[in-house]
Amino acid sequence: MAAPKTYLNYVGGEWKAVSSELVEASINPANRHETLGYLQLSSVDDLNEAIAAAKDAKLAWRRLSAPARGEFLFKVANHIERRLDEIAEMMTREMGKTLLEAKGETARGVAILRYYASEGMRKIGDVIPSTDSAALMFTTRVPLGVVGVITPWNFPVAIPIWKMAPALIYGNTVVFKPAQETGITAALIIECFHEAGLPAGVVNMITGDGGVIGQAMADHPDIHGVTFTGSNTVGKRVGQSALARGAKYQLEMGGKNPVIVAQDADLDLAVEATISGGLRSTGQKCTATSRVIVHSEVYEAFKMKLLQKIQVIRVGSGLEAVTWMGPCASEKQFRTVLSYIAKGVEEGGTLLCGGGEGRGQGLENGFFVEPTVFENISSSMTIAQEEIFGPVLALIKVDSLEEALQIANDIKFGLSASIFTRDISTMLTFMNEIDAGMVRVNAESAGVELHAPFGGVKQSSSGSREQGQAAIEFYTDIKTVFIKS
Ligand SMILES: NC(=O)C1=CN([C@@H]2O[C@H](COP(=O)(O)OP(=O)(O)OC[C@H]3O[C@@H](n4cnc5c(N)ncnc54)[C@H](OP(=O)(O)O)[C@@H]3O)[C@@H](O)[C@H]2O)C=CC1
Ligand SMILES: O=C(O)CCC(=O)C(=O)O
Repeated sequence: MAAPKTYLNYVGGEWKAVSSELVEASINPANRHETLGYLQLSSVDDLNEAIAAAKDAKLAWRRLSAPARGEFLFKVANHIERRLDEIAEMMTREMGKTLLEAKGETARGVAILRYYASEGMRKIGDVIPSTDSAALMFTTRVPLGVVGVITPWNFPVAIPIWKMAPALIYGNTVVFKPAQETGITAALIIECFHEAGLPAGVVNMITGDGGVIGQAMADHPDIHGVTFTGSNTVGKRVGQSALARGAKYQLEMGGKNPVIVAQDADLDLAVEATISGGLRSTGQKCTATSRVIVHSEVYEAFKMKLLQKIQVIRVGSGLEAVTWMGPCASEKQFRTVLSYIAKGVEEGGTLLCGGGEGRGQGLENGFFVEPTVFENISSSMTIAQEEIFGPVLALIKVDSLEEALQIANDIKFGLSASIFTRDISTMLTFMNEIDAGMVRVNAESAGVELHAPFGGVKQSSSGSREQGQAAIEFYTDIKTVFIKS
């Protein structure tokens, strides 16, 4: 086998080594002894070079017509599609999700690129009747300039693309700082941008420590907008730094998403959706189900069905076809999840299944956690309040819809929420009263459609929306034009 290579930064259309020569190994979370490659630990000087390249490229890029920019995005999509298996396999090796999920995510990246490529042909303004009959008044949209893109490791293809594609189609240039955890997958995506022949400097990528590179990006005067997905703590810091210098920012952060199982729910459907929403990707989605609020009349029946199905989940390397759930993405994440489980027990929760490291043949060298279900959880407990980002479900028993909604809303987050019921009035009450940006009825809490607005309320988001046509709001400024002959 070839020795693991060092993945370089991409600056001004070229692959660049950092002067410090500092690198960090990227390892396989299913087998900590497998090194996949090395990522550079860039300095602020390296970042400044990338920002300068993006700044130099921005005038020519914004002067291109939007359909012409779209042609580049179509080409990038074709290159990713051609390399889909390779990219998906690296994603699975680098962060652990199953190959099936990784392929699905990479295909979603292709679809997002094609969607925004086509957005380049859609209208970007309105004609507004002026009070002056001899004038023409209308709105148009202009790019922000250079956009800083800071992304997490849980969707290493879809999230960077759903930020970069709208940034580019609306005429911005990009400096991209991927999560160090999934820097190789990010580099493969950037190779596809390179292969598509984007003009030099339009897209740039810098790897390195988030506290250094991400923070410097948020502080840099030539970054006109910062888009971030990740933890609440870091997101708030990024937002404050951008706000302090008058730059635009967009934050997508945590979730603590509830599913409510009403007494008239289709229990089999609710169980399937709870498992898929809570445990797919090892629970590492901001939209993952983590609180399962069940009506007392169906609580025992739901619990038995849930436990039966969870018992047969196969945990293992995401590369193996029989695996349903892979490892946590990193040792840090693995330790965080185990410490939340310990906290749940310490605070009086009852473990119904799981609760420990995944054991068995082939699991000894990876960051595996058993699928875990707690009961006797009250809303004030830590595991009912904080984002765990792991395969852990907390069952909470309630006696009414009112109580379910009160518990579901008793949280600082508000990203996604779902309910299982057959009753239209229960659906409507839920839709109106739940604190969530993504409201789902008889469907799991995770799952996002690329052409619909995505985002949360409360501390899950900075209030803006990503994806679909909503993305134009962040990546452009409106100009109101008044023309008189
Ligand atoms: N909403 C979501 O989708 C996600 C939520 N999370 C939550 O966050 C927890 C911790 O995960 P973690 O990976 O540490 O998330 P972070 O918020 O630390 O990382 C997200 C991104 O921000 C970068 N970053 C880190 N520190 C800074 C900083 N000071 N300024 C600017 N950018 C920075 C990271 O870089 P680097 O990789 O170099 O650290 C990464 O690119 C998880 O357990 C989960 O609860 C995590 C990922 C996604
Ligand atoms: O549910 C999804 O597919 C997207 C989730 C997401 O955006 C995230 O976890 O960051």
